[in-house]
Amino acid sequence: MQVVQLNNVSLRYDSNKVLDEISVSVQEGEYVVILGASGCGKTSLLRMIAGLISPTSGSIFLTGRDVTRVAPRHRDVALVPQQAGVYPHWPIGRSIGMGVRGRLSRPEREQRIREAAKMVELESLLDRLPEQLSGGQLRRAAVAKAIASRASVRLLDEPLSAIDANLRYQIEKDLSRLHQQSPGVTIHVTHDGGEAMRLASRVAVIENGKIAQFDTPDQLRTRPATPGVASALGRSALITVPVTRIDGAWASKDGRKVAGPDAPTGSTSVLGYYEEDLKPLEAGQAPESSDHWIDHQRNATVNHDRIVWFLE
Ligand SMILES: Nc1ncnc2c1ncn2[C@@H]1O[C@H](COP(=O)(O)OP(=O)(O)OP(=O)(O)O)[C@@H](O)[C@H]1O
Repeated sequence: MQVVQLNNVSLRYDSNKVLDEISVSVQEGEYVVILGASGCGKTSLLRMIAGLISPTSGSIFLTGRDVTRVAPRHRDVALVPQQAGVYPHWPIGRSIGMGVRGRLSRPEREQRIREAAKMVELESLLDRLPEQLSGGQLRRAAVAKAIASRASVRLLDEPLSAIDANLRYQIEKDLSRLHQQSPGVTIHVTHDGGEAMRLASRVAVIENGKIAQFDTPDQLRTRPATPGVASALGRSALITVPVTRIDGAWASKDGRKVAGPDAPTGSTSVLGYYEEDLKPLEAGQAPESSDHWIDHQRNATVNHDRIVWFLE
């Protein structure tokens, strides 16, 4: 079942076009990560799904219902915002309770809060004020609020930023587990490629206002659609070389030839490789070879099987 569907959604802030005709469909059970550089429109996309802002054009469907003009409280969504997500002057148990929807008796409501808090291991801290919690615990409380809502669309805006590495891995595991235990979908925004690849069933990479690729982590790793996608995955720096197809090989501007995928003569393409795959050029090593490409600028070589081809 399609839980979230965006049809040709565009967003402008005055004359600034941030998102351009985005179409995405998220199926029941999927953990989708939206990956992109700072300022590319990730938060705006989540806020449109939550109903906090309206698209300039296009439509949004949640579980088959057109909600483009429906108020946030009438959508089956829970948003964990980038900042806070809990109220500064309330014990966190009360904030988590604000996520609970529907008419429940007081004991039922408290039970829902306790269950959500237990899932993120905050059960014993429900009476504490936010200022009495660590950054990681605060994030967990905000996630508990989304869990307590039982919304079928959970929207997490950079839930792991500003958390130290050890705790990040722990919370990543928690997020995966919580997702598996809850029906619906999770949509998680980040600019950290590693985080995206570890958590997602599919990753949507935003580039220049469009979805450059929406694919499984495995497909992204082995067949990134553009150099921008390959860079966003966050391995070491991606080095690119424009090439043209001539006489059954690819030639760089300085006339060096390299074997690669077949294409008609005259086609242009880009080959790319990660800095981490470079090996120092050894003295006396053959200048050109069918199994490696030489990067003269860096005095290093890269094996052909490490080269990623971006065919146009
Ligand atoms: N209310 C607003 N009015 C005008 N411009 C805005 C508004 N909100 C966001 N923008 C602009 O829209 C663009 C996208 O912002 P958004 O917060 O969606 O990006 P992001 O990908 O989530 O960024 P980050 O990773 O830095 O949080 C940015 O250029 C931002 O400056």
